[in-house]
Amino acid sequence: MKNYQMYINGSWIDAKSGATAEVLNPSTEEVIATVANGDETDAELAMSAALAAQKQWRKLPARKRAEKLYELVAEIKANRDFLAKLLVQEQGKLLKVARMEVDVTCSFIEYACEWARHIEGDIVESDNPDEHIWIHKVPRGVVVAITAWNFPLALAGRKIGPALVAGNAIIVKPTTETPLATLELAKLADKVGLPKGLLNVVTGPGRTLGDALVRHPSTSMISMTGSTPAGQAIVRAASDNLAHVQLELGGKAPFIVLEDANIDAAVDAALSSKFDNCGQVCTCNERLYVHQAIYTEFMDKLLAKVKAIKVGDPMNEDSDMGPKVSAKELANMEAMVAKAIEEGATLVTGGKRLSGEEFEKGYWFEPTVFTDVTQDMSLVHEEIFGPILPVVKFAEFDEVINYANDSEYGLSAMIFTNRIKLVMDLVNDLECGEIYVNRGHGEQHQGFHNGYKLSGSGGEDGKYGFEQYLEKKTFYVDFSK
Ligand SMILES: NC(=O)C1=CN([C@@H]2O[C@H](COP(=O)(O)OP(=O)(O)OC[C@H]3O[C@@H](n4cnc5c(N)ncnc54)[C@H](OP(=O)(O)O)[C@@H]3O)[C@@H](O)[C@H]2O)C=CC1
Ligand SMILES: O=C(O)[C@@H](O)[C@@H]1OC[C@H](O)[C@H]1O
Repeated sequence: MKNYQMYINGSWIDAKSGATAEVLNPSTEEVIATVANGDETDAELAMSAALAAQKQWRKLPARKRAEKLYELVAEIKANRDFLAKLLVQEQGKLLKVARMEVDVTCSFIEYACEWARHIEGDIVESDNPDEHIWIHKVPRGVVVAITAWNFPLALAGRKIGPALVAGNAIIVKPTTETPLATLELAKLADKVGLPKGLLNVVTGPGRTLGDALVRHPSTSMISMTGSTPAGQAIVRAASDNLAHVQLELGGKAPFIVLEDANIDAAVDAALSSKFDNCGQVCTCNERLYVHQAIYTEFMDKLLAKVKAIKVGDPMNEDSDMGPKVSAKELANMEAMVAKAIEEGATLVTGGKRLSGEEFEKGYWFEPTVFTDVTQDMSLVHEEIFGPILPVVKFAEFDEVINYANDSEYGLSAMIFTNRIKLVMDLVNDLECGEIYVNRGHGEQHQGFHNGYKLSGSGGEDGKYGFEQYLEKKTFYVDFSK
């Protein structure tokens, strides 16, 4: 079993307290590693290192910064299989999905590097003669990145890339559930000679170590991916120093199938957008709305495919779905099923832990579908973040858009229809930041991953995500004398 230390100022060190935490394999419940369980003392060490490193790093031309990150990408690619297998062990995702995650980590960083020659300010005409107004784009300073467990490596790359290309330093705090691949990323950064202190990876509980980083007076920006309650706690904590906060939080994406939809395409998209990564994707199909006119055909086809999902060892290429990430998450699924039944929904498939010799250990849950679900039920409003799908039948377009907007969340939505006028009406009518039309979920780096309402604040990716790692500085230059 491996014992990981924290990576601070280019060195591997234990938590000052000496405390450690165990990392479990969700497929077997075996302890696969221990990590340092850091606290505010370690946060201070990381912050001192990051502040010092950033002063030098910001002086480098952005292109030079990007060249260093391209070297890191090359190392990640050279270790693709090792990193993918580690992700399977710590998070339980399918090996093929883990390989995709490593690839996406690289493309997140490569996309950020493309901005190195596009950091652009403004020269603005002054009202005064012989005067220029210059608006410069400058790095913020030290970025604290806090990540979730569902795509731990990709979420780290999504923040490390833009933060460093823009000239900041960064302290990454992965979740206690899945810190290993992120720690291995630090090893690769060290190997390519990223300046000491520029990237620091600290491990420990969010409510203590994470909170200390968020509250630190030298923290210029916090970029966090995780649950809404944690995001709200971070905003409160960051308010003392008014650090810039970028939040990617919970989702409750409606998947809407209108009567003119391509049914087979909609079935495949509804299936993959629900059960990808065991339903643990922020943009997952969290509630399925099917028009009454096509309901029977659609549901017959969908249920046949759900029942054919092969749950099994995520290392096996023929498995379709792995386990939930933790015992706590597994218990959440059981509680949601019990509540749905109590509220009157009809369980048509799944609904419980898997049984059998290969499932004696691990956090395995059946792909589950409920029908006869009504808009008032808990499954339609609470984030599931797992392999449970509530299905609501509807009759009118206006009705289903009201249902879709009837949510505290507003991250993403999916809709299948060829009525382009209805689609264009969604620009105004649908309260969410990311809409997929006639396809399943899956954002791209040049888009903008942007949560409305309790799904986040600030958004991430693309031009608007990169810009958040830069501050503006305005000069009024009077050259009349
Ligand atoms: N919008 C998006 O792009 C995504 C959203 N999510 C959301 O994340 C959730 C699942 O991930 P999960 O990891 O359980 O989310 P959590 O909110 O539990 O944790 C996310 C991160 O925040 C840290 N954290 C928790 N509380 C605080 C705090 N008060 N101060 C500082 N840091 C804190 C956690 O640390 P630790 O747990 O180590 O203590 C962890 O590193 C789901 O709700 C999902 O919707 C997930 C992925 C993407
Ligand atoms: O955060 C999520 O769950 C998604 O944004 C996910 O994270 C990395 C992948 O590229 C996205 O699908």
